[in-house]
Amino acid sequence: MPPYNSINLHPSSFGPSDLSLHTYDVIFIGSGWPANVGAARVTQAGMKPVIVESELIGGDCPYWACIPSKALLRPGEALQDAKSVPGIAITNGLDADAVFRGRDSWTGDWDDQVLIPSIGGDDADFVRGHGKVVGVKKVRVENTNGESVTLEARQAVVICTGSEPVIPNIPGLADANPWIPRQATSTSQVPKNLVILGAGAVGCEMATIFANLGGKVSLISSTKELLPRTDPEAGALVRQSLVDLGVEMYLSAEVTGVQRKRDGTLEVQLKHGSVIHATEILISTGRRPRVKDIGLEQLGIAVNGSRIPVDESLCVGLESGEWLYAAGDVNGRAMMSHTAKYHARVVVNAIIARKTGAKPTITEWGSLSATADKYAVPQVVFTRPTVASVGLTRQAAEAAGRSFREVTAPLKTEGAELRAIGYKDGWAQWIVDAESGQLLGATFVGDDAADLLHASTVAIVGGLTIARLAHAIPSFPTMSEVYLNLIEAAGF
Ligand SMILES: Cc1cc2nc3c(=O)[nH]c(=O)nc-3n(C[C@H](O)[C@H](O)[C@H](O)COP(=O)(O)OP(=O)(O)OC[C@H]3O[C@@H](n4cnc5c(N)ncnc54)[C@H](O)[C@@H]3O)c2cc1C
Ligand SMILES: NC(=O)c1ccc[n+]([C@@H]2O[C@H](COP(=O)([O-])OP(=O)(O)OC[C@H]3O[C@@H](n4cnc5c(N)ncnc54)[C@H](O)[C@@H]3O)[C@@H](O)[C@H]2O)c1
Repeated sequence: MPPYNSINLHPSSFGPSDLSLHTYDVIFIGSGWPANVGAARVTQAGMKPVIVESELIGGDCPYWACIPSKALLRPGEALQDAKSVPGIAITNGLDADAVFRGRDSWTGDWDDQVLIPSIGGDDADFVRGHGKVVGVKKVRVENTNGESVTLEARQAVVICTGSEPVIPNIPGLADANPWIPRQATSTSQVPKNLVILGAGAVGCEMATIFANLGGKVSLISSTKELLPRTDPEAGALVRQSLVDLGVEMYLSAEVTGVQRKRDGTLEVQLKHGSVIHATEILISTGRRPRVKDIGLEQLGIAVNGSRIPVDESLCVGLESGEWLYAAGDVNGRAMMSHTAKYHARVVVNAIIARKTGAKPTITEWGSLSATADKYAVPQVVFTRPTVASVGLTRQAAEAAGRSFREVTAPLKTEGAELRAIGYKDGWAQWIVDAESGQLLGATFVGDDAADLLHASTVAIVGGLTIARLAHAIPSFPTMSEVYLNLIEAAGF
């Protein structure tokens, strides 16, 4: 695939003048998961949706985020799996060109015509252009040719404009033409020397990808440990495995300057005088909701630190009524694809409940409330070992002043060891409410740990105590016996 700059982000189909309708039941601004799932549910409820998109239809996930990054991670994981069982002869390592071609097929070569038939259900209309709320239930759409249309919603407008990377203000960085995740997920070249700034989910997954593909990677973090949203035990296990892959670590580090030299190479200066020489620098220092120029100021909506203020049904309270919603990354509650899908369900339930003009009661864990955002957001970071977590970590429980008990156990079970000779042990953790014994959080760090998570998510959402979980018998010999390890470590 050609480099990022040659991808056509503004195809000519679905122009404003191609629309035959100008009034819809629900208008979605942004075509990622909230619109994709939401429009299909709107159609199922007998209403007509339209999806407005300024770039490729489908949002970031299929072209620049989850899908290409996981497609690039999977071959390295499969290779390690194959190496860890007897009877499979491995003659070669990864073929980078073939790995990139495999990724290209997942993104449809960044041609959204491939994905459009699977987006928004059977009856959604699409229009390309920048969408902006210009009045009560009114959205103006203008494309890059200056063509425009004003749409009206009978029921609701859903803002789902996603998020954008945060670029730190470091001297020389902007002029050095840094990569953001878009360049990293769409490249077909392995940089000889890649510096990654920021060691959250993006930084650690990208370090894994490019080190697996044979690049020299330096990972710089301002924090003491990788993956600071989890407890340090998780980050330490990922750090050790990245070091084993040859990644150079710079922790508690500060970049003071970046310079792109005449020969195209980079110099990255650190606070205490050392300089890293690189061919590219990837910025993975977090994301913020994309709220600029979408009409919020005109509606008098005070955006708090770039978060749109929403209630538990994800509705923005306005004097003109309850017709404006914010779903997915843009509301800043939990920036992941699966939460964006969850938001879509809640929002459309709320739109249907308010359709008759009724004022529905919103109750915790009811169908009109995104309650899981508060208690049970799952996340899997697809490094090796995988880090799968849900609910509270120890650090988060301490910060929230909770009275809790921490239970930890090895991840090793016969099931795990049967999957891989010499299965490298990981770490499992439960955070349990000290009084009620209810599960508040869980973290699993280990190879193939991703699918262990959902049982803990269900337990947290269901308010299960670990005394009751002691009766949930995991099958032998599966990796789920890590639950037995935890139950026994908890004294049951
Ligand atoms: C490298 C990377 C890997 C990731 N991996 C995972 C993962 O494995 N699992 C996971 O759950 N999450 C992952 N995420 C996070 C995930 O990508 C986001 O949470 C998800 O894409 C959010 O969906 P969204 O629809 O809210 O926003 P987006 O996907 O950003 O979609 C918003 C859309 O709105 C459009 N838009 C913006 N403004 C306007 C406007 N004014 N008018 C019209 N259109 C507009 C944008 O062009 C975009 O297409 C990853 C993120 C990154 C960066
Ligand atoms: N597998 C997944 O679910 C997955 C994968 C990738 C991204 N995502 C989501 O995408 C979003 C963005 O991910 P991300 O990793 O960019 O953000 P993040 O906020 O998770 O991590 C950014 C890291 O950069 C560090 N940092 C900030 N400024 C820095 C600086 N100047 N120098 C060095 N380090 C600095 C922060 O301390 C933090 O650890 C997150 O919401 C994440 O959950 C999810």
